[in-house]
Amino acid sequence: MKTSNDLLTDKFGRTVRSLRISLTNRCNLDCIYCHSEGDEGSRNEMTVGIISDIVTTAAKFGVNKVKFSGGEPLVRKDFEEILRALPELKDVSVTTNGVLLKDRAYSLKEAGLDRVNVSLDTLDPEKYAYITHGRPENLNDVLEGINTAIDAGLTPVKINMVLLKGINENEIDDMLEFVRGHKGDLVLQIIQVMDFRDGAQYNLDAEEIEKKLERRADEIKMRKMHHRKSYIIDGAEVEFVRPIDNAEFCANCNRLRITADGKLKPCLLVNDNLIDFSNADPEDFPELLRASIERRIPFYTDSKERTIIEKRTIIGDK
Ligand SMILES: Nc1nc2c(ncn2[C@@H]2O[C@H](COP(=O)(O)OP(=O)(O)OP(=O)(O)O)[C@@H](O)[C@H]2O)c(=O)[nH]1
Ligand SMILES: C[S@@+](CC[C@H](N)C(=O)[O-])C[C@H]1O[C@@H](n2cnc3c(N)ncnc32)[C@H](O)[C@@H]1O
Ligand code: SF4
Ligand code: SF4
Repeated sequence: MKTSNDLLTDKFGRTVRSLRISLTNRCNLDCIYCHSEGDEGSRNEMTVGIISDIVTTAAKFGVNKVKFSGGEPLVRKDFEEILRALPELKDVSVTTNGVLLKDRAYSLKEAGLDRVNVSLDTLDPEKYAYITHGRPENLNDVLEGINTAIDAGLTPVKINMVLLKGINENEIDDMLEFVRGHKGDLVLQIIQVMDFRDGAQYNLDAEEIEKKLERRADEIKMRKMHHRKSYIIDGAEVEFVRPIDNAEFCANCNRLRITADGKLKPCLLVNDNLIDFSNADPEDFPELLRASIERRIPFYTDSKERTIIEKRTIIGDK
C-alpha cells in the first residue's frame, strides 16, 4: 500500500495516475483544429530508453496508465519497441488518426498495447478530406484500421468525434448507428472543439447537445477522470468530453503530460511551466516529477480571477 509520500498528489488534491505521452510532433494529416497536445512543435523525439525510464519512475509513484498521443504516434516505426520497454501497467493505450493502423494493429497488440482510440469526425469521404487536409480515400484506410484493431483485440476501440459546427453536427446519430453496428467493440467519444488553429470558428453549444443525449439515455455512467459522463442510448455507448470553462473537468484531471522532446507538462493549455528531463540523469527523475506536480494548477476554476490569469499564459503574455 502506497502512502501519500509515494504518490504524485498536487496541492489541489489531484493524484496523478496517468501519463499522456506525446511521441512525435510529426503527422501524416493536417486537421483544421489540431492542438498537437499543446506542444510547441520541437522536432526532437525521446528515445525508447528515456521513455522507459520516465514511465518506470512514475510507476513507482502509483502511475498505472499511459496514453500515447502526438502528432501521429504511428509514424514512429519504433512504437512497438517503446511498448515492449514499458513496465507492467494497468492500461496502455494510444490515440491515432487510424490511417496506418491496419498494418500495425496486430504487432502493437503483441507488443503490449491494450486498446486504441481512433479519430474519426465524419463518415463522409469529402468532409473527411476537408477536415484533415488528407485524401477522401484515407477514410477507407481508417475504417479498415478500426476493423483490424477490433480483430486484434485492441478493444474497446473509442471513436473520437470532434464536434464541428456546420460540418458534422448532424452526424451524431449516424455515428451512434456505426458504433451499434460493431456489437460492443466500439464506444463513441464526442469531443468539444478547443480553440486551436481554426477550432474557434467551428465551436458550438456542446452542453446543449450533451443534454439532448442525456435525455435519450437508458443509463448514465461517470468516469473518475475529468468526471466525464457516458450515456447508453439504444445499446450504443457515447462518452462526452466537454473541457471548455468546465471547472469540474479540471478539478478531476489526474494526468501529467510529456512532450515529444522530453518535457514534463502539467497542463494542455499552459506552456510556461514545463520541466525538461531530456538530458537529466534518471536518478533525478523522482525529483523532477515532484517539481512538475508542484506546478499543476486546474486551468478552469470557478474563480473567474484565476481563469483570466491562466488564460493570459496561453497567449504568452506573462
Ligand atoms: N482539456 C483537456 N482535454 C483533454 C485532456 N485529456 C484528453 N483531452 C481531450 O479529450 C479528447 C479525447 O482524448 P483521447 O486522446 O481520446 O484520450 P482520453 O479520452 O482522454 O483517454 P481514454 O478515454 O482513457 O482513452 C481529445 O480531444 C483530448 O484533447 C485533458 O487533460 N485536458
Ligand atoms: C492531437 S490528436 C493526436 C493523436 C492522433 N494524431 C489523432 O488525431 O488521433 C489527439 C486527439 O485530440 C483531438 N483534438 C485535436 N485538436 C483538438 C481540438 N482543438 N479540440 C478538441 N480535440 C482536439 C483529436 O481529434 C484526437 O482525438
Ligand atoms: S491527425 Fe491528430 S495530430 Fe494529426 S493533425 Fe489531426 S488531430 Fe492533429
Ligand atoms: S487542468 Fe484542465 S485543461 Fe489542463 S490538462 Fe487538466 S483537464 Fe486539461
